[in-house]
Amino acid sequence: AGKAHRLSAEERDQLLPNLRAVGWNELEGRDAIFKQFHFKDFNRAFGFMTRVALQAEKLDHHPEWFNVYNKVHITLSTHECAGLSERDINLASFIEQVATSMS
Ligand SMILES: C[C@H](O)[C@H](O)[C@H]1CNC2=NC(N)=NC(=O)C2=N1
Repeated sequence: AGKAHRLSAEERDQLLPNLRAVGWNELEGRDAIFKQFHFKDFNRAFGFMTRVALQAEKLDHHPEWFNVYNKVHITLSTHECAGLSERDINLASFIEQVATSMS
């Protein structure tokens, strides 16, 4: 994997609408995206987190997240470039696939 770069305005215009459409939003005051997930119970939430964690380790790109019972709040950003990169878009897409398959 090459060095991560912050997405340009053009790349954002191209990549973010799809994620916005499924509930990801840009944070204010920080170049990152955020989404809240709700599952039926803790088992579903933690199963989801387990699958995301294994993929995150494989990609060497990790979420910032917060879990209480059936809720999982996720923030994605790239430390290496101090902002949003393609890695965040890729991880968000994977997270969507897992979430869809769990609900
Ligand atoms: C050393 C290691 O490869 C880096 O710290 C990786 C690990 N996971 C990461 N996760 C995220 N979200 N951003 C990074 O820049 C990042 N860098």
